[in-house]
Amino acid sequence: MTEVRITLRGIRKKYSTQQALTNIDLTLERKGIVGLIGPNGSGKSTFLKLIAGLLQPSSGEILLSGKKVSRRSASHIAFLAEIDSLYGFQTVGEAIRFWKETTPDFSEEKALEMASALGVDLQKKIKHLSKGNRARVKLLLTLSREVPILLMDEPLSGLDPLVRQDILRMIVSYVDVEKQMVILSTHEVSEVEPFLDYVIFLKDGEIVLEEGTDSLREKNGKSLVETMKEVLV
Ligand SMILES: Nc1ncnc2c1ncn2[C@@H]1O[C@H](COP(=O)(O)OP(=O)(O)OP(=O)(O)O)[C@@H](O)[C@H]1O
Repeated sequence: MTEVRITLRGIRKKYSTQQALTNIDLTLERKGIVGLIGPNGSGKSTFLKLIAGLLQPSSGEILLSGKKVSRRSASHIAFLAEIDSLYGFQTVGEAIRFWKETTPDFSEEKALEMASALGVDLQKKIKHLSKGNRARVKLLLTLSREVPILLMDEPLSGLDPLVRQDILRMIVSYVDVEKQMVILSTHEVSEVEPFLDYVIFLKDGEIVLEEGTDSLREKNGKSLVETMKEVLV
């Protein structure tokens, strides 16, 4: 697999009247699990959609390992969206087979292993799953893609503590940090803090701080939660 490098140069994004992102300049290379942290409306979803090529910036450019991002970049990126993208009529097993048939980088073996580790019933129809199990299925389908970049928009949002723990456990166990980079957005840091290698704090559409979590803790002598309170107030 090729090296993973994401470069954002002079990125701005405006939706009709709303400025969502301003002056984003950033290079991410071999950063493992990256937390994109900011309050509601700070621009996290917009940031992820731009990298995924699902939105066009108003100005600036985004490069993935030196190549300009486009809709075709989707073949190198797995995107776990906040909205539910599963087909309710399929069973979990059918959904896994469907992804295998339609997604060239999809590992059926990984998906089945994760389904078993999570205790998800392959025979059950998606529409009959609990919210927590739907979230587990969405996650295992995304994590089964062997792509260099995995983007996750609020993967823990609205889920109970047990499901959130399962999701974090799966991300840590199944992401190959040597080859893959994950950017996950959240507005709650305490739970994800132990798993993050790097953080980007977003406020009002701008990056207010980006740094490795270890060096940040060493420098400040504070937890990420405390740092967040300082930089995002
Ligand atoms: N399609 C759109 N049209 C107009 N404004 C939008 C659109 N999408 C987002 N915005 C606005 O852009 C800003 C950034 O939104 P974005 O969804 O990227 O933030 P976020 O940090 O992901 O928020 P949340 O945590 O609430 O999901 C917000 O002010 C939002 O209202």
